[in-house]
Amino acid sequence: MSIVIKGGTVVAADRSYEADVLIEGERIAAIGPYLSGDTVLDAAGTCVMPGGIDPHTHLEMPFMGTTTAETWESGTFAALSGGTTMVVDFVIPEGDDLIGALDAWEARAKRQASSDYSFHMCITGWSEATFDAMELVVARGVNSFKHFMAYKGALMVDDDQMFASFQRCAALGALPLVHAENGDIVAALQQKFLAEGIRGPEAHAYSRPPEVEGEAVNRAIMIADAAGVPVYIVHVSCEQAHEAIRRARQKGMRVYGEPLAQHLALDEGEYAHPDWDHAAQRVMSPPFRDKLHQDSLWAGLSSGSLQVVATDHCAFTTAQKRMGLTDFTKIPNGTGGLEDRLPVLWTKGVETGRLTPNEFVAVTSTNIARILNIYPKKGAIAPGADADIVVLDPKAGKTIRASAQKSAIDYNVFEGVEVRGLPRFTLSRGEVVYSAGGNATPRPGRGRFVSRPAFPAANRALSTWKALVAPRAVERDPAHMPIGV
Ligand SMILES: NC(=O)NCCC(=O)O
Ligand SMILES: [Zn+2]
Ligand SMILES: [Zn+2]
Repeated sequence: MSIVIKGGTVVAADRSYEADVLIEGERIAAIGPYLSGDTVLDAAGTCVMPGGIDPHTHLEMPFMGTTTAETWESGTFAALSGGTTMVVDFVIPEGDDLIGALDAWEARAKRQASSDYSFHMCITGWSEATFDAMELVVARGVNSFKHFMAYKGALMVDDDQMFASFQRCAALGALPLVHAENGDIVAALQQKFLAEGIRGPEAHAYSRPPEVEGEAVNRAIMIADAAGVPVYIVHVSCEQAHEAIRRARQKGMRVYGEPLAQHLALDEGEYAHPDWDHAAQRVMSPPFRDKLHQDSLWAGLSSGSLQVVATDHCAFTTAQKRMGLTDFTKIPNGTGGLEDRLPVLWTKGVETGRLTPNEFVAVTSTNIARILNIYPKKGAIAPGADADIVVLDPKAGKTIRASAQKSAIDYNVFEGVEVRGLPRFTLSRGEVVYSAGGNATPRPGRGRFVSRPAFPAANRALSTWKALVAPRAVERDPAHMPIGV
């Protein structure tokens, strides 16, 4: 059984061109004019793009005394209906049982996922067992490890733990990821605002100013440089963080930055909303910022100093958010966006001219496929690539409504936003899993784990350079040494 996507414009990260796309089985077989197949999908007027990859999700994650309400079943179906064909989720171990946690995440995903998926492993402490387990994790196809510089008393790691873990990443050919906020300062500021009686969601933003993020990004980059490893900064929300990344890249360092669709589209005014639920639903870390920070993030995406747009989809219900009704520090941190990332970014990015369609593909799919070492299996429209494709109709639009979403939660942070650029079809490994106007349903168990081998190239290049420029003892002729000391 073959499928041909006919009459569209193939939009890749590097160029756009008119062509049909022929799919045989799970892969792209050919691209060119006048192709035919058993089933024809009409793509006239659309952009035929690599399916979105969201590299930052938290499905069914235990966090802050509760568990995210988005299941693997609802989350991956929501992703597909929004044109995202693969998610990368964060495994949070209890203590140093990395393998036990990976098994648990894998079991949940395998049973429920409709889309393909992969994992990052979180490092939440440091021990010999963690050191040993990291090698096993990489052998299981997980080549990235996340470190939290925030969430003091819970997930946060210290600089020395992070340095040890980064060095281990360097040795294993793995990529460290960092949630960069100065957790000590955040904790102190939280106490200050509580003491002053500012207990609402607005204090969440007050306690996490941009400087707190900028400082931590600088520190993470310095630690990565000392360890001789590239580093990927998740949910970059402000100019201070972006500036640190930009500067490091100008110095030749391999530092990657990931803004979120929410930070690009929504601002800090959300926390001043008179309705407590509205404001609490938008509590996430780092918080939404002002328009100048948004401008910085957009500029980073178009100039290349930021590479990826994710969602950090971490969806709690309104009832869960109310755990922090009298104390903002107890509001579970996280927002949704998985289903809306592509149309929101198309509307706010491509339609406004901030991004070209090719840059859109780069930041929603191709760049992260490269960074995570799964390109061109994923992130490409090319013969031999997995047929993960979104046929995106730039003219199709809607108003985002929680009442119509596939996501399991009862609100949407983009409620009321008018978007265009909706999927006409989403294909996952050659199967149409969503079509506009069709009646797609979740396909639990259909999604497959995407193994990501270690990527020695960047790490080897770095360690070669580090060895070349390493401090060395100066060989001195004894004739030039003082006598008798
Ligand atoms: N971002 C957020 O507020 N929640 C999800 C966990 C994390 O990534 O920090
Ligand atoms: Zn984070
Ligand atoms: Zn996250």
